[in-house]
Amino acid sequence: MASQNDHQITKNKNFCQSLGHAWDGIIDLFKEERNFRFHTCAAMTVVVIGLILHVSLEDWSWLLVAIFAVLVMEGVNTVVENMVDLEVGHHYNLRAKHIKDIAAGCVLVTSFFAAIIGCIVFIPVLLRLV
Ligand SMILES: Nc1ncnc2c1ncn2[C@@H]1O[C@H](COP(=O)(O)OP(=O)(O)OP(=O)(O)O)[C@@H](O)[C@H]1O
Repeated sequence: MASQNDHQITKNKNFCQSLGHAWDGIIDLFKEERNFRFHTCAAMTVVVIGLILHVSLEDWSWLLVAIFAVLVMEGVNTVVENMVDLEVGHHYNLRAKHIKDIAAGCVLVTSFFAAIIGCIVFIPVLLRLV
């Protein structure tokens, strides 16, 4: 596991070190980003519902694509926010606003995609049950 206090600025020495830093990144995302925690909870709920409703293998593929697309997009949004903050700090900047709003809009578009996939997968299964 990579330490957050080792002040490393050189390239990683091996795959395990790379993996450790990547894991630290996921932990940071989870600790610091409320939206990432929300999307993780939503993803786990979808997985539980999928297991209960015995959705098909093809449907699982679509659900997993939707889940990981949202989580990855949320991570990219966080990277963009951090890079903008690193550059402009706490000053109001119109370009910073555009960049952050567009990144947030991309998360929203991906979430719509995930919601549509959820409807396509779950509505027919639920209709068969009633
Ligand atoms: N430096 C800045 N200059 C101008 N507008 C800014 C700046 N920083 C943030 N904003 C505005 O405030 C909004 C929220 O800021 P930010 O994305 O940092 O917060 P957040 O709560 O982490 O957002 P999200 O809910 O998307 O994770 C941005 O979408 C943007 O409109």
